[in-house]
Amino acid sequence: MSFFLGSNQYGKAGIRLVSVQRDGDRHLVTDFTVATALAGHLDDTHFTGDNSAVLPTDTQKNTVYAFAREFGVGEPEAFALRLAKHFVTTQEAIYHARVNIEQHTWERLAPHGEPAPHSFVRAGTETRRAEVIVTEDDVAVSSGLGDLTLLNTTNSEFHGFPRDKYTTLPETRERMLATSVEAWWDHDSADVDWGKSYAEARDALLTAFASTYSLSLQQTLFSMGSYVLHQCPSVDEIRLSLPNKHHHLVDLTPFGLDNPDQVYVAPTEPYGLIQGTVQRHQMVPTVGPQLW
Ligand SMILES: O=c1[nH]c(=O)c2[nH]c(=O)[nH]c2[nH]1
Repeated sequence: MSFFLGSNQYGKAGIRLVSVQRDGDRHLVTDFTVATALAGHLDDTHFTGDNSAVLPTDTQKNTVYAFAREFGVGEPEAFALRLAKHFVTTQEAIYHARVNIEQHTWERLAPHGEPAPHSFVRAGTETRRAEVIVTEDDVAVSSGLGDLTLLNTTNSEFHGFPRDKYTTLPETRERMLATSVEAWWDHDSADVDWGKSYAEARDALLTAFASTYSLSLQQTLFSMGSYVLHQCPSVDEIRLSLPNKHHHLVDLTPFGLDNPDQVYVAPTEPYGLIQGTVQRHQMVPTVGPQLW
């Protein structure tokens, strides 16, 4: 019996790259977790162990560190583009390179109100993300973020849903709405001011979340995605994954107390998971990272 090799890729994941730009006394920190994944004419290594086309994952990792020194890191999209192009153009067997970067944010400390030249605090769990796919004749760039945790303490309702014999959820005209945003958006060009575009997209997500009077998290999702497309002309499609981080009012009547939307329990599980795509044009095929 013989079997067939399906799609495959290989690379190094979890490449931790911390780069310090020393501008005199004032330092800048860039903190990336990089993953590379190459695909191409790689049948032989799978069938016979002939590694003549297999650029070692160790070399891929070394290239990340060497490029950080030779060219600087800069914006994650630009660094990923440089790496992915390098692998496709220098390795004859490789015709598809994917580089994924997750950026961890360090904020400058400001003791006594004065920005510290070389002291930083890790800014929570939110991360900026970028993924680039380079083939012999195409380039695709996606940007994203994860663990952006948001909360509206009002302006959220949920009612009008179907009820069956298993439904216990009361209709509500007043609830908290909290989520932790994971999003990927695809650009229609690789010639973009990445820092500006990222700041605009993130700001659009925050603005839409804060200013949407929500009748469902689904409605909030569409509003957030639409506002990113409205504000960011280079973005063609955005995919959002929004866990509904429930906040339930605690019943304080056993203690003779009322609870006028003041005291909540916030269970972490189970949680609703609302996911959706917002597109500038219907049915644009996506090549970028998927959330589900
Ligand atoms: O915004 C919501 N969407 C739902 O689909 C849903 N389902 C649920 O139980 N609560 C909520 N809230």
